[in-house]
Amino acid sequence: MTIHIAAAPGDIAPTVLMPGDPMRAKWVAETFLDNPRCVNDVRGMLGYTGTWHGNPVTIHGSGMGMPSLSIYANELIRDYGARTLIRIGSCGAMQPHVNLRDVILAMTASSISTPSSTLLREVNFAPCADWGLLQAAANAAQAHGTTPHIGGIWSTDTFYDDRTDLTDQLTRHGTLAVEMETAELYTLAARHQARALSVLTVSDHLQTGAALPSDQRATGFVAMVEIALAATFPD
Ligand SMILES: O=P(O)(O)O[C@H]1O[C@H](CO)[C@@H](O)[C@H]1O
Ligand SMILES: O=c1cc[nH]c(=O)[nH]1
Repeated sequence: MTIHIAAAPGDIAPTVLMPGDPMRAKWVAETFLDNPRCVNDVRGMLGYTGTWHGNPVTIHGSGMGMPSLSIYANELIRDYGARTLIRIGSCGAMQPHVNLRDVILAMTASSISTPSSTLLREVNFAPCADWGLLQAAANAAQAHGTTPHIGGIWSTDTFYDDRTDLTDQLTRHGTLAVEMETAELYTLAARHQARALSVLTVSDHLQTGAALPSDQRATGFVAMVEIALAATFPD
């Protein structure tokens, strides 16, 4: 038991899928896992453990933004022994060829800062996905019949962002999409010799203004979850 997670020792699997939204955690656990049981509800941040094709898996919310994700990922890795962390999140498309509901595999994530910046100080650390997981997710997507976009994303601290000049420059440099957690997840995984990957679904488009309703962000991203699970436990 930690400050933010009430699970007993052994209640968290070595593999953890992390959506930002706790209601997405509940939906994923109840839809995809066998015998899911709730192992955390502190502050309404839901965590479930069950099995997928016989493999133990935990689905645990991260909350929104890097400070929130940092709390849960630190406790999951350091106190509960999580070794593989896959973010399953929504994101906003930043390129014209990226469409609503497309799946993105984040190779790397730019940021202005992360909670780890105080540690890394003057270094512009380059957070990157675990190659084995990224390769497995690309293969799983192909087997699924889904063509993912694979490349860099933007982990921002500000959902309501008035610095459109920054978005323009990042778009110009090929950044696929914006979300709010991956740069810190990858940095923490590197620090603790864990494996991490973000598998994202496009929920809205920064250029067209198109957007999915919030219920679909909570319970609509089936392909993303199937690809994340298949990547974690390849045949
Ligand atoms: O849908 P989730 O996983 O929460 O991800 C995205 O949605 C939230 C913003 O609405 C941020 O957490 C962002 O990263
Ligand atoms: O952080 C996010 C997530 C989804 N869509 C956005 O525009 N930003």
